[in-house]
Amino acid sequence: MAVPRGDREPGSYYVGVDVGTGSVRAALVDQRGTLVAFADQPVNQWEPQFNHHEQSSEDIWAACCVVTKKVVQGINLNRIRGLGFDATCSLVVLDKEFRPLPVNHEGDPHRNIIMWLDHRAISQVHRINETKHSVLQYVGGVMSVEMQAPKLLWLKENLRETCWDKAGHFFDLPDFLSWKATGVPARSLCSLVCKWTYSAEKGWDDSFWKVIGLEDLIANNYNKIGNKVLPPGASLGSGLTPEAAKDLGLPAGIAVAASLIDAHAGGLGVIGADVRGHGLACEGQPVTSRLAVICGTSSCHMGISKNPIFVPGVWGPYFSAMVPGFWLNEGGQSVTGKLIDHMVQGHAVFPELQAKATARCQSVYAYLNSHLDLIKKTQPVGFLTVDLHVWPDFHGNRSPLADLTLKGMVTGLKLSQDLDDLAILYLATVQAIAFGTRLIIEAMETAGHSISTLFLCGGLSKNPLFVQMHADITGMPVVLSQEVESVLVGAAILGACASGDFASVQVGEDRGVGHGPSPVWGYPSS
Ligand SMILES: Nc1ncnc2c1ncn2[C@@H]1O[C@H](COP(=O)(O)OP(=O)(O)O)[C@@H](O)[C@H]1O
Ligand SMILES: O=C(CO)[C@H](O)[C@H](O)COP(=O)(O)O
Repeated sequence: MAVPRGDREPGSYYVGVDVGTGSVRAALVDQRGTLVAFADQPVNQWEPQFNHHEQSSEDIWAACCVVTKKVVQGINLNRIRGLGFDATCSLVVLDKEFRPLPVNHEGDPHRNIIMWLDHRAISQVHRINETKHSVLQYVGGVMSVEMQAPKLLWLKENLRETCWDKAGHFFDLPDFLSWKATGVPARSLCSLVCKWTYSAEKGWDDSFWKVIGLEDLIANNYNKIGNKVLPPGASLGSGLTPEAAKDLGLPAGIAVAASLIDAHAGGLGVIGADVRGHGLACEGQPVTSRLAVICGTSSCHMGISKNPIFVPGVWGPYFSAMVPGFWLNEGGQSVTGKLIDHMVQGHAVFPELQAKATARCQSVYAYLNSHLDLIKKTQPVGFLTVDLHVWPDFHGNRSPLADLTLKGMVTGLKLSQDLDDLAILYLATVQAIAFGTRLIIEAMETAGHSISTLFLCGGLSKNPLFVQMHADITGMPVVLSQEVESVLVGAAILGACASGDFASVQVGEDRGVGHGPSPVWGYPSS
C-alpha cells in the first residue's frame, strides 16, 4: 500500500543495512531519522596470500539476515515501509545461474568476492593507466587498483577457466544485495559511476573496455556488468521477494531501494546536517562548503560541487553519485582504522594494554587516550610526538598522490617498548592520518573546492582523539551527528525514498529523514 507523500502514516519505519569491511550492521529508523534499534555481526575475511582479500556473498547475506531479524524483533512489521542497503565496493562474482564462483587459485566458490582493498591487480591497473583513456579523467586521472576494471582483467588473465568463462554476473556488493532482496539485477548509478567507469551522462564507453582487453563485457549490452542503471533510492521491481522476506524476517513486497556504496551512504547521512546556532563558518553557506569524512577501515573524503571539479589524485568528479544533481569528488586513505589497529595490535606491549583496558572495562583506545592525557603533563597532547613520525601509506596512497606502490614508515624509534611508547606511536599514527586528510583537502581546494567544515562519521569518529587531531591538523571545526550510526541512517534514507514516503534522498534545508541536529564536537585547539 503506498502512502501518499505529505500524508504519512504516523509510526512508519525503514530498515537500513550497512555492510562494512569488518561487520554487517542493521538499524530500524523512524521517519525523523532516529535509530530505534541496532544490531551488528562480524563477517569473515580471507587473505590467502599477501594483497589478496576475499569474502563470501553467502556469508554476507546470512549476516544481513541475522542483523535485520534482530532489529525488527517485537515491531509491528506492517509499519516497515522500506529497506535500503549500502556496502563496501567489493566485486561479487556469480555464474549464469547466479551461483558463487571462486575468485581464488584454490577454486573455493564460497570465496566469491574480491574485496575493495585487494591489491592483486597491480600489473593490470598499470596497463590500464598506460592507455591514458579519457574515462580516467573521471577517477582523478589515475585508476585505482581498488576499482573493478583491473580486478576483472585479473580474473580474465588468471582464472579463465574456473571463473571468467563461467561468469554470468559481476556485481558491486551494494548491487548484489539489492538483487538478492528483489531479484532485480539493476545497478546503482553510485557504484557504476564510482567504480566501473560508467558515465551518468554518456553511459558505458565501448572504447575503454576494448582498449583494456575486456571487449567481451560489451556483449549483450553489458549484461554481465549492468545495463539497467537506477539512481540511489529508486524503488526496485516489486520490492522484497517472498524468499528474501523470509530470510530477512520482513514483509514481502516492501520497497527496496537501489543502493549506495558505504562511504556514500555515510556522506548522505551527515552532509546535510542542521548546524544552525553553533556559529560555524558553513552556517548559511551552500552544502558545498562541507566535507563528509567517513572513517572506518578506510577513510573517504566526500566533497560535492555544482559544477565538475577535476582534482588530480582525487576520485571523480562523479555526477549524482551521492547527492542528486551534484558532482562528487572522493578523496580517500585506503587504511586508517585498519592501520591504527595494525600499529597498536602489533606492538610488543599490546597484551599488557589489553589486560589493563579490560581491567578498567574500557576499549584499548579509551585506555590509550587516557594514558596520553596522563603522560602529556601540562603540554598539549600533540607535542608528545615531536621526535616520532609515521608515514601512513602502509597500503599505498589513494589520494592525493594516487600511488599504490608507496609504503609506510616510522621514524624516531627507540629501544624501549613500554606502554608510553605504544601510546605515542598510536598518537603519531592518528596524527599522520589527519595530515593525510589535510593533504587531500589542500588538493581539493587548489582545484576549486572551498571547504570550511568537516562532518565525520564511521567507527573512528567514536574516538575523541581521532576527531580532535582532525580539527587541530586541518584547522577546521569537526561536526559529529547526534546519531552516531550515520552510515545506517544513510541506508535507511534510501529505503524511505524507495517507499515513496519521501520525495528524494535530498539534503539541506528541505530534508528527508535522517538529519537530526548535530552538535559541534571539536574545534581546533588554539
Ligand atoms: N569506540 C571506538 N573507539 C576507537 N576506535 C573505534 C571505536 N569504534 C570503532 N573504532 C575503530 O573503527 C574502525 C572500524 O570502523 P567501522 O566503521 O566499523 O569499519 P567498517 O565500516 O570498515 O567495518 C576500527 O579500526 C575500529 O578500531
Ligand atoms: O572505496 C571505498 C568507498 O568508495 C571504501 O573505502 C570502501 O567501500 C570501504 O569502506 P570501509 O572502510 O567503511 O569499510
